[in-house]
Amino acid sequence: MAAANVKAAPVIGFDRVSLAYGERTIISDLSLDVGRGEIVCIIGPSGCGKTTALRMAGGLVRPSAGAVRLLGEPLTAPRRDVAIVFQDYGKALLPWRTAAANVSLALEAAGTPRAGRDERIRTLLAKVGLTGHEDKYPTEMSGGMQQRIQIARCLAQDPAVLLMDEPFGALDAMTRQGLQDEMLSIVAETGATVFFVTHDLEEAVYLGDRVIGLLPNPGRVGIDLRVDLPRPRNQLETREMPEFLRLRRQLFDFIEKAER
Ligand SMILES: Nc1ncnc2c1ncn2[C@@H]1O[C@H](COP(=O)(O)OP(=O)(O)OP(=O)(O)O)[C@@H](O)[C@H]1O
Repeated sequence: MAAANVKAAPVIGFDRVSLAYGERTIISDLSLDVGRGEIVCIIGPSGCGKTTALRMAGGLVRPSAGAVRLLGEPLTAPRRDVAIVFQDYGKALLPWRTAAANVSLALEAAGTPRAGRDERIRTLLAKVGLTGHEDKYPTEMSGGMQQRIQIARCLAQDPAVLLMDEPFGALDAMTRQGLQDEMLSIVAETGATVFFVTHDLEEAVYLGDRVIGLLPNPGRVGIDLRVDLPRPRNQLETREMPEFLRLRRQLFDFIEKAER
């Protein structure tokens, strides 16, 4: 189904994209399409350009050559229907604002009338499992809870696209798995298209409809794997499936060669 969607309407399209900083080419001739509702995970060795590609999909960095398109239109600046979740939730949240007030930021920016905000904030915080924590400050909450606030704030934008840059990288294994599952159920509910950068190859297979591996110097597509694992996924059962193990092995082999 995902492959058919890609042909019908790419939500994110990289068309022969290159990016240079000064003399140095960071990304070269990168072409890839992400279809509506797809979860595409991006892996690759450190410095291969994963975050740069994500920033280009967010309209934060312009390519030196080629085009990045969103729903067919060239991306020239950040858009409200594209939300970015960063790894560093500590920096992303305002410490002097409560959880509710941090989520409110996105509603204020969108011009949501004050009257409807409280109800909407409550709904968004409930969606990420933070009911009862509305009035807490980020420093009073665990890393996992702070990351949930950031996700709720992104959802307040009603994004068609979620760009996630190692969002669970700083969390412990149990918290990470919990948030992976919450993210999957939110995405299933909203139908958002997801571009997810991670270092964790198992996370990529667990979450993705596709996993794209970038090669370094300069960054370009080295592998594009379809993940045909049933949904909803399950932390124990999915990770024990022969297909999961086969894909994981293929990605480990890819990274080993890419790093040589
Ligand atoms: N603003 C910039 N100016 C110059 N070089 C940059 C800039 N941003 C990124 N780079 C370089 O581009 C390359 C790709 O960086 P990027 O952060 O996209 O890689 P990455 O694959 O996300 O790395 P990691 O896995 O370590 O997070 C790196 O060599 C980085 O030093």
